[in-house]
Amino acid sequence: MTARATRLSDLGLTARAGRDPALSGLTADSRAVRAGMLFAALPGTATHGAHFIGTALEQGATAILTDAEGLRMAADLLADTDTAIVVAEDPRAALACAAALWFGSQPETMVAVTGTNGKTSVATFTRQIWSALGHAAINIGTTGIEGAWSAPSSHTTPDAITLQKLLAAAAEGGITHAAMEASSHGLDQRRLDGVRLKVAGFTNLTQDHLDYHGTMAAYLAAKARLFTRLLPEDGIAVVNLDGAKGSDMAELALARGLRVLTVGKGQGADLQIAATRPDATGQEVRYLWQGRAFQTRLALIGAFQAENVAVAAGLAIAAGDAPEAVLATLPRLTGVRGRMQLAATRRNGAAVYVDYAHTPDAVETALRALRPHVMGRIIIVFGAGGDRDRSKRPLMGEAARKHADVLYVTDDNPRTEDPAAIRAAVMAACPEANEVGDRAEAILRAVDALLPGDALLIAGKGHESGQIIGTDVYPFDDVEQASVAVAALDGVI
Ligand SMILES: CC(=O)N[C@H]1[C@@H](OP(=O)(O)OP(=O)(O)OC[C@H]2O[C@@H](n3ccc(=O)[nH]c3=O)[C@H](O)[C@@H]2O)O[C@H](CO)[C@@H](O)[C@@H]1O[C@H](C)C(=O)N[C@@H](C)C(=O)N[C@H](CCC(=O)O)C(=O)O
Ligand SMILES: Nc1ncnc2c1ncn2[C@@H]1O[C@H](COP(=O)(O)OP(=O)(O)OP(=O)(O)O)[C@@H](O)[C@H]1O
Ligand SMILES: N[C@H](CCC[C@H](N)C(=O)O)C(=O)O
Repeated sequence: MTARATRLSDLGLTARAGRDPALSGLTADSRAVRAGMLFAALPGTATHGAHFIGTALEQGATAILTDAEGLRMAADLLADTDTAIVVAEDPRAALACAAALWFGSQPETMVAVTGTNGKTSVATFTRQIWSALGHAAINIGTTGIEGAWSAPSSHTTPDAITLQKLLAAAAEGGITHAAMEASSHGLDQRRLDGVRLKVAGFTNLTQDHLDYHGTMAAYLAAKARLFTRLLPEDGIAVVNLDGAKGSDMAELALARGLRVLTVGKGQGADLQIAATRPDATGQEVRYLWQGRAFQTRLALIGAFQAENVAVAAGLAIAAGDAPEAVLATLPRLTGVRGRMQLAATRRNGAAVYVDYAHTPDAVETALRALRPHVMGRIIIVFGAGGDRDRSKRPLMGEAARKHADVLYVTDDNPRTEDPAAIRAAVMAACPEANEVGDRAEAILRAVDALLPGDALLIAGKGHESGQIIGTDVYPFDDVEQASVAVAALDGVI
């Protein structure tokens, strides 16, 4: 990648004592420092990057970006050095903006979506709409980079340097449109600062990630930061009024001087979901765009997907495509990997779905969404991830108890926690559930229990291709396990 800006001052950074060295690169990881680089010593959740300033200097860093705390921590090392020192109140924001200048280009039309649930679906649908309209488009998020380009991503919202490098490569490769997911961690850690967004979308806000944010108010504040990424004169917020906290977000966006495009079932919405009729393979939906009706078929299971499609259509319209053209693409939308994905069907007709529901609201939403498509019982296989919000576990158990008929509690990604303790926390709210720690065995037993007319929802891991136990990742794929179980029991694939 050719850097366009090479001096510190070209990146909007001002060092002490007027130093302005030419730079060979940027990094926030001391282990990646090479001669001539800027090392951003950032405050983190586990440690402060300032602990590694000594290593960075030894490896030839010519500039250090940090905060007042970092400067204090490394005062001795920095007292007597030629290294340029930049002290910023918010060094993560400064790094993100510097990275944008360093890499220099981004797709012309960029939108981002935030919310507890639905981000991947919305970003994927937005990209599919754009592709159907002939734009060179990608989506960036939990399922990686998809569309005209594809690559894996370790995070839902990549760190600022990775993100800006990726956006520049995309723009240079001819990508004109990008829809990205903005996670609350990403927003809190300023990973998107420096991204030039035209439109921002909001799906809903319910409980998750309290291990990181502490309170729902702090979680909401992190999500709301997305709207500060838009310019009041021409930025547009697309808000699902039916999503939890939707009207609060719409008010907040209006108060920031943004234009707001609303979607929802209510009559006041710009893009209204006027009626839906679910069937075995999808749903008929009547959308109204500013009062004008568009009848469409979605090959997607779940009422929530009609909402996500509305947000995606709203993003595409707000980003500049004609509403009629956007709405005409909707029958071409295909499902999102691991989101209410039909994974297998038993010989007796019972269907097995894989879904990424890993919050209390998503478990409830997914089960309720399935109900109109199922004549018999709904069986669920689920668990909760380790090293994540502990308080959501009984709430997930409660949602499953209320909305499913037969429950199997199993392991998700236990990570470094005791899997049995995680299962116990879930089962505190659904003691009658079957407990089967081994996920493959739980899936096999649940598939075996399916009678004609029943459906099985395997929740929590969606598209994931591994199970994290301790710090190791073992190959595991719910869709594959569903097929294996059906094949083992019915003798077919
Ligand atoms: C809690 C969290 O989000 N942590 C992220 C954060 O790490 P951190 O800054 O807190 O790291 P730290 O260990 O305290 O280190 C502080 C600083 O010292 C530096 N360091 C550290 C060690 C060393 O030897 N040298 C060195 O320079 C680090 O690079 C860092 O800059 O910044 C890192 C670099 O960008 C991320 O990789 C890391 O993601 C961790 C691995 C993670 O699991 N994050 C998840 C929770 C996350 O971000 N998830 C969201 C999706 C959530 C959702 O909505 O579902 C996502 O966007 O993916
Ligand atoms: N609009 C919605 N309202 C409630 N639940 C939803 C909605 N959209 C999706 N879900 C549920 O959330 C799960 C995850 O969906 P999706 O991946 O689109 O969300 P996400 O916000 O990207 O999640 P993550 O960032 O954790 O990957 C789905 O499998 C479904 O169970
Ligand atoms: N981005 C989410 C994904 C959770 C998926 C679930 N399978 C789990 O491991 O908890 C997180 O990191 O919290």
